[in-house]
Amino acid sequence: MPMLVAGVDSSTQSTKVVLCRAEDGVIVASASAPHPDGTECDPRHWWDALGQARELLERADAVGVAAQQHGMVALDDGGAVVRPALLWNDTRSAPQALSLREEFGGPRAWAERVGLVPVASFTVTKLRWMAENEPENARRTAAVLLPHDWLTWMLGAAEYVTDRGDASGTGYWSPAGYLPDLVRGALGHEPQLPRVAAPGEAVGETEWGALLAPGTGDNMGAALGLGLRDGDVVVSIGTSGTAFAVAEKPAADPGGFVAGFADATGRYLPLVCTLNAARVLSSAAELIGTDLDGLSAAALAAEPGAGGLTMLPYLDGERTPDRPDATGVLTGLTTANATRENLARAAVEALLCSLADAVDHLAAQGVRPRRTLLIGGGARSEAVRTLAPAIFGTPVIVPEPAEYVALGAARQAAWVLAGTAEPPDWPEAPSTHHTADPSDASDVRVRYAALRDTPI
Ligand SMILES: Nc1ncnc2c1ncn2[C@@H]1O[C@H](COP(=O)(O)OP(=O)(O)O)[C@@H](O)[C@H]1O
Ligand SMILES: O=C(CO)[C@@H](O)[C@H](O)COP(=O)(O)O
Repeated sequence: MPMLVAGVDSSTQSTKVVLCRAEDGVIVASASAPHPDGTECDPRHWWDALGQARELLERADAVGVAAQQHGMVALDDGGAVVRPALLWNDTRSAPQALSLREEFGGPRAWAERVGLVPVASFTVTKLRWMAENEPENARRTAAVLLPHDWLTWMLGAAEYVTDRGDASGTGYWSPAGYLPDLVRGALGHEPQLPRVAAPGEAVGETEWGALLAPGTGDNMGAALGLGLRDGDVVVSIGTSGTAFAVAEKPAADPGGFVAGFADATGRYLPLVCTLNAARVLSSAAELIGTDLDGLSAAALAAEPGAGGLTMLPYLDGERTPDRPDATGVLTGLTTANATRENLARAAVEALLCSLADAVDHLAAQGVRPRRTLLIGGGARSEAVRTLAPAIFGTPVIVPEPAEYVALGAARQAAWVLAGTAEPPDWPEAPSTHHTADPSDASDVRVRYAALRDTPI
């Protein structure tokens, strides 16, 4: 019997689980279950969603959990959840992000010390929001975990434990360790924080005797699942849009566009994240009364440039650029161009322009992309795959659709099982290559940048 490993992706909208052969990552079974909508969530919902895959999990010899980054899971001294977790896409702590920035020396000091400049997504700002708005909950908070830490603990970790990848998104961790003055400054006291496990360390055992991997944040999981190499830039279109690459040194961007995260292997993962990604497509589909395939077909039926329509896709506020109160904008509408095809095209172009900006921010921090890999639910859209090379200005590689975050968590579990210094080599996923159609060359990005930079 081959050894089996399970990888979990507990992301914003759902839980996905893959069961793989430890030796080569071949998937033998998979499962998924939805999470409730919203920007705060009782962690029990994640546990219940994971419970739906229990039979599959129990076949595994080792388990790894990757999950949405930054969510604040506040626990009391008995380990009970104090309030629903505030998620990465909850913007209520935007004012607290601004105060923390100023109180601790300004953006440059944050970038140099912590690797990021506070915005509402990061855990540290959520702690401050709770201290200011729910002082009784803050007082009862004895420990603060991230979503993957909590799930790993629920599965049987020997103690509260995290990994350096997810810890790097809290806003109170640096490669030298936790920064207690920042946690205290945000929450008003120092809660217990999870121990940061070494990459590849076993952190406990499940009830059925499987080894537990340290787990990680979902983007770090995707990097492991794809086996990222130098020169690879990933653009992921999930609930969030992210662009990231592996690096040997931490990033420090005082502009706050690039977060200097760590990865799950001991290296770094400079990353740009947007709040508006796949849902831009589903909202546009709803607007024109179709489904996602219908949106794609409509977008491909329109001319490049959407007949002069330009959209800013900041539907739910935006994180990059830092505009927590922004809304979406559509300009250039005339009786001549007011068609469902142009509206669909404008939405796809807007999403891709926002992600092309993200890749430019990475490049400004020294990342030199040789290959752009497109993953996430949004990469299933034919229109996205077709338009991406022209808007990114590079050929685009689309690995075959798969749950790369869950695969990365499974690879981490295989690593723990092997007890080796490096993760096992799993074969690279087959992919399709997309190049730009010269007829798609238009001034889409120029018009988008002009709208983005127009004060509204
Ligand atoms: N064919 C498709 N075209 C466009 N979007 C899609 C398609 N299939 C799935 N999606 C979108 O992908 C998103 C889920 O992607 P995923 O990467 O799993 O996100 P997350 O990890 O944040 O849950 C959903 O918003 C869904 O609407
Ligand atoms: O906040 C970030 C990265 O900094 C997001 O990427 C979250 O980690 C949520 O991811 P998805 O649910 O979109 O995968």
